[in-house]
Amino acid sequence: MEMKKQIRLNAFDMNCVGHIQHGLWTHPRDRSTAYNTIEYWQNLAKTAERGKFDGIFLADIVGVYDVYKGSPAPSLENAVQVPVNDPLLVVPVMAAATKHIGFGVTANLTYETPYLFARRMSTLDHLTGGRVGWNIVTGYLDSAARAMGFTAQREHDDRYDVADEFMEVMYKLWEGSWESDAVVRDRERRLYARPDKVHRIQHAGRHYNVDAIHLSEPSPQRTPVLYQAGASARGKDFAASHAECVFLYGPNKEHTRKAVEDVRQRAAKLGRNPNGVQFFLGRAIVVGRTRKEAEEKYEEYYRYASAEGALAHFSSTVGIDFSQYDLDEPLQYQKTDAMASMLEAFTRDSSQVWTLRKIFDKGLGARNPPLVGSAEEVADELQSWVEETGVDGFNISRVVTPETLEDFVELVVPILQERGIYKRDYAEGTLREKLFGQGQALLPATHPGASYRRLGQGLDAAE
Ligand SMILES: Cc1cc2nc3c(=O)[nH]c(=O)nc-3n(C[C@H](O)[C@H](O)[C@H](O)COP(=O)(O)O)c2cc1C
Repeated sequence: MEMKKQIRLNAFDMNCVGHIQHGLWTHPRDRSTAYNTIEYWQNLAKTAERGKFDGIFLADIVGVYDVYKGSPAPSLENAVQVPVNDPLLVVPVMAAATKHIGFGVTANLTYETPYLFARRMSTLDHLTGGRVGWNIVTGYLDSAARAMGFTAQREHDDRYDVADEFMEVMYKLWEGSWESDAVVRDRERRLYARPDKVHRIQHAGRHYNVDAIHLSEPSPQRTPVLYQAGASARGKDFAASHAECVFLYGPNKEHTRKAVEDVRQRAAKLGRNPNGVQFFLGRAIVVGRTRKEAEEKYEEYYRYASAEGALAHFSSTVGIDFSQYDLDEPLQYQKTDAMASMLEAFTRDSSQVWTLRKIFDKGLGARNPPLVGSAEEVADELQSWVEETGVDGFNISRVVTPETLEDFVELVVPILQERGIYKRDYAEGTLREKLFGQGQALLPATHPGASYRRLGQGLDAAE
């Protein structure tokens, strides 16, 4: 019997109080204010692992949202992704409490040095036993640029050019510096690593110069599973080159289907396997035992949502101060250096005319309305998105935490399992193997990063 396509799930979170559904931290049952404790992260990871989630996906932002009203005040008042702690540091904390679940962690490369960042990710890959992924972002905030000594951020497409070069350096360090049989750990010969099998990478480029051996010995996956989340034309080219998983927001099925096809085609043109890229759609879900229960929950949550928080987030996301706008004014496309794809989705790429009121009306303090329904209805809807758009799964954002994740695990997961479209148990292996199959711990041969790998006499040579 042919196995049905398996839905992938990530719990979508961020090391902060207000993530996507703004204002919900004020809900009496919400525990997001405990984000700065170890228990918070371990409980989250354990709940997601109980639900056999593929991963915890952590967003991040460098800089504050200060475009709305020209001030960070609305963001601070509503905890709109500020305060925000470092996402990489909670990964080992969660890994310690779990065995299988993966971690897709966002890091903005613009303000990282390749040499040190490569080591941090290798360290995480070691500590998690090969369960780490990296969501490659380049940032979209001028406030971050100012914080880091620049007057403004680089122009939108230029950021991707820099990112391409950053990735080249990463591949050289992760794949090309240490041969797979460089580490012998031979006590008798007093030989830890063979110097002839550890190579100095020499990169002299437009933006980076690195002349070094990678500091970490090869980790289980070498290159972490690569996620990407930019959706403009240039962003899709970047995804087609590098991404193994793409995170996207689709305003509707048609838009999402096109985005998925587009990236797969671009990847195929570059000689990659188009199915070597998996797509995760961001969704918030409010589920109940019955539709009525879910709707009541939604109405109750709605009372705590913050419209101002949502506007502060959206203003900085697209780089326009919406405090100057009437809520019923049709949204117009304009070029900004922030998240181009987001504005395009609501203007140029939409057959519908959007206003701020329409965008935020049902969104629980966010720009996308949650999926609300009984467990059966939620399962139907998720299944239909997978079948009709080609996405592989979902990044499920928290609404009231941990309640909404617990509800999902308790009510929806068993139905998906019953339908044969969701795993009952984890496969063994690294995150890449769990996503793409046994024996695929490393980047596949058709991925550009693999071309930097130096074959040793050992494992790699057999692949
Ligand atoms: C679904 C989605 C999630 C994103 N998550 C993050 C994030 O966590 N941190 C970040 O700095 N940028 C994030 N971005 C921004 C992108 O990495 C990129 O900088 C931005 O979308 C502009 O590029 P684009 O116009 O190609 O989409 C996200 C973008 C999308 C579409």
